[in-house]
Amino acid sequence: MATSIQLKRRGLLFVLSSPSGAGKTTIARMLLAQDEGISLSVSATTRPMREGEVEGRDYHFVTDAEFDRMVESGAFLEWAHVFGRRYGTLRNEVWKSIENGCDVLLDIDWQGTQQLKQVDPDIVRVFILPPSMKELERRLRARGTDSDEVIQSRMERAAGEISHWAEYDYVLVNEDAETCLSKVQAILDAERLKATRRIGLHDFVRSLIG
Ligand SMILES: Nc1nc2c(ncn2[C@@H]2O[C@H](COP(=O)(O)OP(=O)(O)O)[C@@H](O)[C@H]2O)c(=O)[nH]1
Ligand SMILES: Nc1ncnc2c1ncn2[C@@H]1O[C@H](COP(=O)(O)OP(=O)(O)O)[C@@H](O)[C@H]1O
Repeated sequence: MATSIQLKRRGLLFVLSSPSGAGKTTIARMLLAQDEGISLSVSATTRPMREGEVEGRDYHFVTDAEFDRMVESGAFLEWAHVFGRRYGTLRNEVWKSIENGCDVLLDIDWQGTQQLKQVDPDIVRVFILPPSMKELERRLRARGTDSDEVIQSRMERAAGEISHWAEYDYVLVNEDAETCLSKVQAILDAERLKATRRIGLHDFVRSLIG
C-alpha cells in the first residue's frame, strides 16, 4: 500500500540536445530499449527521410504545406528552423505519453528546449558534447547519411549549438556510448525520485507522522 503511494508521480519531460553527430540519437535509442518507463516524442519535420529511417518511428515526415497547417492549427508545443528545415514537437505525442503514465524523451535542439522551458518549467535538460570537434566530424562522416556539403554545414553550426550548453541542467561528454548512457539513466532515475514529482508523498508522510 505504502509503496504504491510512493511510486505515483507526474510524468516528466526529458530533453536530450547536442550538436549533430555527437550521438544523441544513439543514446536515445539505447535508453528507450532499456527503460520501459520512457517513450519518444516523435517530432514532425520537413527534412527528407534518411536511409534506414522509418515514418512514425524516427519522425513524421511532412511537406512544407502540411507543416504550415500544423502550425496554424496549434499542433506544436514548440517548433524551430534547423539546417534550413523545420522541426516541431507535437502536443499529442507528449500528452499521449504523459496520460499513459510514461515519461517523455525529446530529441530537440536548444531553440526548442528554450520554448519548452516556457511551457513547462519542470523539464529536465541534458546536453551531450562530443569528445572533440575532430571526433564530431569523424562521427558525421562515419554515419554515412549526409553529403559533404551537409556535413560541412552541420560542422559550421556545431559551435553555435554548443554555445548553449549552460542553459542545460546536465552536460555529458559522449566518449564511450555505454558510459554516457549509464549517466543519462542515472540522471533520469534521480529526477524520477525528486520529492516535488511524487504525488501522494505528502499524504503518505502525514499518515506516518500525523
Ligand atoms: N526544436 C526542435 N528541434 C528538433 C526537433 N526534432 C529534432 N530536432 C533537432 O533538429 C536537429 C537535426 O535533427 P536531424 O535532422 O534528425 O539530425 P541529427 O542532429 O543528425 O540527429 C537536431 O538538433 C534535433 O535535436 C523538434 O521537434 N523541435
Ligand atoms: N560514443 C560513441 N562513440 C563512437 N561513435 C558514436 C558514439 N555515439 C554515437 N556514435 C556514432 O556517431 C554517429 C552519429 O551519432 P548519432 O546518434 O546519429 O548523432 P546525433 O543524433 O547527435 O546526430 C553514428 O554513426 C553513431 O553510431
